[in-house]
Amino acid sequence: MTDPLLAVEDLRKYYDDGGLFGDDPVKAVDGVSFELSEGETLGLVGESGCGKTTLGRTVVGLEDATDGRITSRGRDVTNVSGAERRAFQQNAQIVFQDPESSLNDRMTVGEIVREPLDGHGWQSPRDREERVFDLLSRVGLREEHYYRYPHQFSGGQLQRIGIARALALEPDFLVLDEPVSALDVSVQARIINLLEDLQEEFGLTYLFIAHDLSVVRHIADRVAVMYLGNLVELGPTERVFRTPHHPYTQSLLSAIPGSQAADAGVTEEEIPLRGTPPSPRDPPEGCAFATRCPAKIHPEGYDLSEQAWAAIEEFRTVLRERARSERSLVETVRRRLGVSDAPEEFAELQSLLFADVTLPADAADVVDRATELAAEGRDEAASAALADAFGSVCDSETPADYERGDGAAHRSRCHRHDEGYAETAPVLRDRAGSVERIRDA
Ligand SMILES: Nc1ncnc2c1ncn2[C@@H]1O[C@H](COP(=O)(O)OP(=O)(O)OP(=O)(O)O)[C@@H](O)[C@H]1O
Repeated sequence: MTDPLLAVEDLRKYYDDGGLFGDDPVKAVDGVSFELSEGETLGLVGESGCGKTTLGRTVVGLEDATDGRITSRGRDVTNVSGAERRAFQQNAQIVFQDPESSLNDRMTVGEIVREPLDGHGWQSPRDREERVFDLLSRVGLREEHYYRYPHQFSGGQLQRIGIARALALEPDFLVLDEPVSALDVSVQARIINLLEDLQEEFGLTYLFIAHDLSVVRHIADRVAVMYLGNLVELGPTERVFRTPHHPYTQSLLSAIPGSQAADAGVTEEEIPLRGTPPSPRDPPEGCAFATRCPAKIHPEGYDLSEQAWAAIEEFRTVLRERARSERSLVETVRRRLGVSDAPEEFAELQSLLFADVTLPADAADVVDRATELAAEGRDEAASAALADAFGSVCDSETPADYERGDGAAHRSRCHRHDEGYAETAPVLRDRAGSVERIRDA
């Protein structure tokens, strides 16, 4: 078997900016592995801030990796320098989301596209000029555009210029970082078609970053779903869209009207996620998705209703977020639950969350104790009491990468894929509605 065009193993990129909040680095990419075969398109999706851009920049060598390995056709290109770096960067280029700000407005279009050729001393000046004319025509621009300035172009044309520039040095691999998100919908389709034509013509390999799932479904052969610096699911595009396995993917897809994921028996209702992602400076221990997971595994030993579990999880998250952000209780609850009349005391929060919930005595004792501790300002002790009683494998262990379906092509990182637990889809169906009930409380 030939070596893949790109192989990424347990890649990490931490930003250590000696931040205001102590010494914890921002774990923008936190242990990502995947391979890219020649000529394929891998779509990369996930919420804003989950690390997509950082991953893209790191795999083309614009950022140094903190840990892990990147190989290109079997050659180690992690953090290389000098001639090796130049050779790799020539081969791996990036197209940015916002062509308006990524292109230098003081240079003519010809100069912009020629710049990488000049920088690499590509052939003779005359050859470079010819190459630029050729590139402009390949991306659907005309010769006279060579002498114009970026401000004279529309967004779609600017993106064509960005693509021409990225192709100048005849790379094999392009990271396309939300290349159409800043464009009008009508223009998006034309740029996507252009990218597909260029891929076919030059045998290019793409890492296509997008938050628009329908664009990814159209263009990608495989799709990787990213959450808080991790790839939680990766597989052939249609398989992931039709039979998503990870609860995060299931939730993302459930938000698309008419999504076919419902055909796979996931659920027809939208699966809402609680709150916002945790800070990448302080990701949860165990599974990165645990604090928002609608399919989180409950520990054994308590027989509680789904509504009770949802209330307990919400209580834990409020405590955790308040302790870490140093926000007031009122503000934390307001942000999470969107209630205008947020409680000022933990006892009130407890009443709000557990209003319609009956807890058995042993569970109620733990919740009461945690409320008392929190009221005394002992948030960590309160969190620990709740974790001791109600924590599960999701809070304490990082899930393995499980193969799904036939062969290794589709994988997902969730403890529920372990034989001992119920799979995600039926659990999500059973729990549908329990998050909303808390919000409406
Ligand atoms: N140079 C930097 N220094 C410190 N933190 C950074 C830096 N660049 C990115 N980050 C942080 O790393 C995390 C991941 O950011 P990144 O831009 O990679 O996410 P993203 O998924 O591409 O988001 P978006 O869709 O909004 O572009 C964020 O918390 C971001 O604030």
